[in-house]
Amino acid sequence: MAPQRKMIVFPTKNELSEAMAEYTANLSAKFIKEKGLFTVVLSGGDQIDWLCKLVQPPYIDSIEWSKWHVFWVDERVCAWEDPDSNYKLAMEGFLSKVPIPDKNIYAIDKHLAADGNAEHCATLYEECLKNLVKEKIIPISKKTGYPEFDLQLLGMGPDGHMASLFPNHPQINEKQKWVTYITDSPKPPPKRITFTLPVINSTLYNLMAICDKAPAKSVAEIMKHNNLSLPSAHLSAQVENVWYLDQAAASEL
Ligand SMILES: O=C1O[C@H](COP(=O)(O)O)[C@@H](O)[C@H](O)[C@H]1O
Repeated sequence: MAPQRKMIVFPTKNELSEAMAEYTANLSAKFIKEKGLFTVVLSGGDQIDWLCKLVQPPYIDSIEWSKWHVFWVDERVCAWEDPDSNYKLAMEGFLSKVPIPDKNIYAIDKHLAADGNAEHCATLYEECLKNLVKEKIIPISKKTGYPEFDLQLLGMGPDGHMASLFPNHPQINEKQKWVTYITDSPKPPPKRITFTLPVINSTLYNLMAICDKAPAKSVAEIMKHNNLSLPSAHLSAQVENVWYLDQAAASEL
């Protein structure tokens, strides 16, 4: 049985941000102690701003950054230098400020992304995950049969999308592939790659963080009516599925 969705509402974005850092740091310590490494999946969007507390004391000095392995749940198919790139966003706002070895940062293929070939980028990212399974960096979940990441940090758009799984798009039903692609995303840019739902839900700890008024209606649709036409309503996890909201995001509950 998947764990129940947990929800915590924070008075301010700053408090949410502090809690996100504490949650991440605690899991980092737990997994590094248990198995010597920590696999973390990032999103794009506003989330990187909320991770700012991790690059400040006490976390900047206490986290064993060299043991981190970093992935993206979705990525826009564009050059790394493009302002739309989730990699660029994370590099500038977070990853460049902490000593994670470059080899442990698993970005979309630079050249294929710049060429705009979404299908090929998705295939290559899935191959990268499969190689890391062989290298025993990522285990395959005994329960789900899909790769099992330790922590995934997710965000939700006002339309209820998570990763690059959008309402009324067939990608949400993909069960064979680990990574798929989209070329007509309703939110620009149109070409993206994304983990598929079974991979997202095979993660041990999923933390969905949502701030501001714009997504409040979708938050209410999910929390009050479990409206499954919204991709984020399908989020689950193997151990914990926790939703952090600020007051504005929770205002329609
Ligand atoms: O396009 C995207 O949007 C979602 C949500 O972003 P937000 O700024 O509304 O929080 C994000 O999680 C995803 O990674 C990104 O590619």
